[in-house]
Amino acid sequence: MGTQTRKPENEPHQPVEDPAAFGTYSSPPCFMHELDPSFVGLDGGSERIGDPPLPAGSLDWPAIRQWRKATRTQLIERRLQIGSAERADWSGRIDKALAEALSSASGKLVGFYWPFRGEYDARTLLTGLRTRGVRLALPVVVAKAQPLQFREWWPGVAMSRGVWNIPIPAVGEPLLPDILLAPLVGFDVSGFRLGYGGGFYDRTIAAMPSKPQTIGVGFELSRLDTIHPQPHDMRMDLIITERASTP
Ligand SMILES: Nc1nc2c(c(=O)[nH]1)N(C=O)[C@@H](CNc1ccc(C(=O)N[C@@H](CCC(=O)O)C(=O)O)cc1)CN2
Ligand SMILES: Nc1ncnc2c1ncn2[C@@H]1O[C@H](COP(=O)(O)OP(=O)(O)OP(=O)(O)O)[C@@H](O)[C@H]1O
Repeated sequence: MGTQTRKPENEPHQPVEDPAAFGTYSSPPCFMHELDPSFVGLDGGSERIGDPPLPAGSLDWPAIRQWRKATRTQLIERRLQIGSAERADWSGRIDKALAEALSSASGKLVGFYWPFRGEYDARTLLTGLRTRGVRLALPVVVAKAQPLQFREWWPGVAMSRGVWNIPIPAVGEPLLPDILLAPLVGFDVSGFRLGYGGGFYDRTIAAMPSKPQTIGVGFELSRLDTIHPQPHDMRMDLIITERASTP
């Protein structure tokens, strides 16, 4: 398939652009405002993510949960350190692979996300696909430990702020996406993903009356040997990174 192989955001951390006006920008937003200054200028370290290692013989859920927490922190830090040139290059490659994956999505509702903490930004690509009849929806956290709801989004729709200050459509009936893009904090070769640990995507997919096509999107630096999958973890149908699209 070509290039395919397979702490809460508080008030001071406002996204740079006016969410309602998205679509009028010619380049992706800068993430510098989200960087903790201590991350800037640190070495790009090539040590393998996945430290601290899971102690052998401690594969019970409490140990795995602790490992996930530490691993998420490392992976998010690493993602925030991506330089702008690399980010642009990698994002372009992901755009291409994602466009291919969505080539038959006309008439479908695609659940995406308003990027934060250095997540891959699918907004430009997806906004462009609207001309081909692709409809878009954004997730809304209605309550902790509950599935996400999705509300339709288009450029100019009235927005408000949800948890972590993430922009959400201000109003809209709950919709069920046919295709669900899930941001990757981490992922493994089997298609399992790590998110922020809220269980929102796992619960959302589990609760949907018919399973959507699930596409995990993110950067290679999020790759792990295994996330130590648990019964509640939902496997992605497809994982897209700048290097690979699996399966
Ligand atoms: N861009 C983007 N939007 C998204 C998500 C995402 O992963 N990326 N989400 C994907 O889910 C939802 C937001 N996820 C959230 C996950 C956790 C918490 C939260 O309050 N976490 C608590 C700790 C929770 C715990 O550990 O029990 C906190 O940070 O204080 C908020 C939102 C919806 N929007
Ligand atoms: N369908 C479900 N029903 C009940 N609890 C669930 C369900 N899915 C996940 N959980 C719980 O939510 C928590 C999610 O932890 P996990 O490490 O899998 O989060 P995550 O995959 O990083 O989060 P997210 O799905 O938001 O990206 C776990 O405690 C898990 O037991």
